[in-house]
Amino acid sequence: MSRTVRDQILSALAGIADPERGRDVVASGRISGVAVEDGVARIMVETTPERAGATEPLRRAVEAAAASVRGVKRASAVLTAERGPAQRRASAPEGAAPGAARPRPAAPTLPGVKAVIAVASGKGGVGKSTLAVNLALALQARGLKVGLLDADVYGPSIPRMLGLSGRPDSPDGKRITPKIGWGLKAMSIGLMVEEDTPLIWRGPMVQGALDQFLRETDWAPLDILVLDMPPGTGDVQLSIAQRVPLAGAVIVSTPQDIALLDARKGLAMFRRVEVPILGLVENMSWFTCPHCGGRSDIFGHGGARDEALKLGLPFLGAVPLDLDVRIMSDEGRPVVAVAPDSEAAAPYHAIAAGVVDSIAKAHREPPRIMIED
Ligand SMILES: Nc1ncnc2c1ncn2[C@@H]1O[C@H](COP(=O)(O)OP(=O)(O)OP(=O)(O)O)[C@@H](O)[C@H]1O
Repeated sequence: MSRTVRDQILSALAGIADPERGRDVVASGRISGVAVEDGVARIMVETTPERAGATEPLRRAVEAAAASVRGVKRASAVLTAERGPAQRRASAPEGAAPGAARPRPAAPTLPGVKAVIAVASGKGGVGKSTLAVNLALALQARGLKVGLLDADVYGPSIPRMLGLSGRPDSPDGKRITPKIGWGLKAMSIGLMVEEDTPLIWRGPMVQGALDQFLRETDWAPLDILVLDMPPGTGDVQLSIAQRVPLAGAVIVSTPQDIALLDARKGLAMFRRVEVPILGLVENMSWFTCPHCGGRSDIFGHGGARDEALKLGLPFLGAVPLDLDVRIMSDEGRPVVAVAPDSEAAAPYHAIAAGVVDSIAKAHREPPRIMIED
């Protein structure tokens, strides 16, 4: 059903002229993505950083045209600036035959960075940043050179979790030297602004900041750059998933049904932009009482494993609710760095091993068939 709505949206957009490119907005390649879910349409409109202001009327026209399509409850169009050739190939080509095989995201285009992976969640507070930090450290413990980019521009928590503060250096005033936290190269909007500065980042501004952090930070050489995504599956997340050269995504959720429901939306989002899902992680899976040693499945342990099985995705592991993990994260002393051989660190090492396997597997397999819902 959504595909029909998507096609109708594309037809409606084909009626909008693109004065700058002299054709309609679809034919001119201006529309780099259309996604419809539960009657909500999200459309990506290509521009350049210099032309963003001038493209605003076109964005509004696209939004209005999409909103007028029957079956669309709400439409939002976002401007996205110039992308690299890998994403250009990976994005949904307008008018492409449904079900046609399309190339998967090509090799990473960040010079000197072998793979960029996203850690994402369908909703906030499920422990995504905690996982991103400890996964990055566990990958590093496997001898890999690892960086961590805090793309959670709304609630950057990586500086606190790695115990970092102060603005990163920029020796030439252009390139940014990442901070080093526990051996990881790290970058976060939280390092660029005071903690009490209200973060009113919207649409293209978020993209601008992230593009800068991604492309103007001296990451190289890295084996893996871990991206801590903003929670949720809205425009910002969709835009990042389309524009960053992702080798794959790890989805984290708690075992609760509602969190899993949100996780499913996360899965759908990455699938839509043809980013391989490296696997699911269940966080806060169970709680072991520090006093009696008794184990409680507070949120109903096992939901993510079942979901992964059902979807044919790798289940990367379960992380228990552990008081030390919380206290150490909040103190800037991540458990995998401070107590790498502890019981609390063990799940992260196992997840890191699974992630490495999944990346290798995802990039060995032939291109997937894009299945649209
Ligand atoms: N396995 C765990 N055991 C105990 N506490 C945890 C665990 N995972 C995360 N936490 C704690 O839960 C809180 C939320 O975690 P975190 O900030 O990583 O979540 P998030 O999904 O990134 O949140 P947000 O969406 O708000 O950025 C933090 O206080 C963190 O220390």
